[in-house]
Amino acid sequence: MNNAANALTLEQVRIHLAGRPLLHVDATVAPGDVLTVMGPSGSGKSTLLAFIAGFLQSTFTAQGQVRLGDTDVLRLPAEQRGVGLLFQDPLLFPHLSVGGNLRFGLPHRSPQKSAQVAKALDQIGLAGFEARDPATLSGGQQARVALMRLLLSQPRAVLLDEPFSKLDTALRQEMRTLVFGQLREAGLPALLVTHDEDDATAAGGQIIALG
Ligand SMILES: Nc1ncnc2c1ncn2[C@@H]1O[C@H](COP(=O)(O)OP(=O)(O)OP(=O)(O)O)[C@@H](O)[C@H]1O
Repeated sequence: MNNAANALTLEQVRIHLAGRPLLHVDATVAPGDVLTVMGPSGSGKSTLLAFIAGFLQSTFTAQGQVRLGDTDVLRLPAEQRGVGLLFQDPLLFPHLSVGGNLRFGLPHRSPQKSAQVAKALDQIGLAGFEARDPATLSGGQQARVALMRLLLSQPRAVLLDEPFSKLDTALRQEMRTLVFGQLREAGLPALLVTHDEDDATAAGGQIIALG
């Protein structure tokens, strides 16, 4: 586990939509653990992630605390929160190569970018893919590049919004193992939004239900 690892704490988080209560969450996610958030469509799962990451729309009002270790996350602008996001679409930049997408994740001053990119590609079984156009990769390969781009950006916590829902069954199992293994290894606390109970089982952590 990485020494800088910290727990993610959601303390009495309450979100209202147009004056009506939408959700209430009180939970702590230890470094390397995944908290799975389930619940019917419209119960506020994506809204909770938006609140933590810093892009909640003004139609919502929120109360409560979000902390990463001792840091009060809500006081920080979104770009300083150190919260990484992974969605069901890989959202790779189409104008950049695979290597360019991975370099985008690296902090500006990071030394030996090429070596880090090569190592990251090797870790996801895509050694030699650096110059490839992301559009020529399969869905599963793109998902792996998106994961590594996220991890190279050295987030302090990770939010996953149905990250496996577009993958077929075999690939889904492979990605679960890769994603949860990498998060555990990096000692990052994570929230996983999913409708799939097998995702929750593979995540292996606490489960909360909204709605
Ligand atoms: N920008 C917005 N303005 C007003 N209402 C919104 C906005 N975005 C979402 N909502 C509403 O907020 C509620 C929560 O939406 P949210 O997307 O968080 O649910 P969800 O649990 O993630 O749903 P799903 O499983 O379908 O993705 C819903 O009633 C939705 O219609």
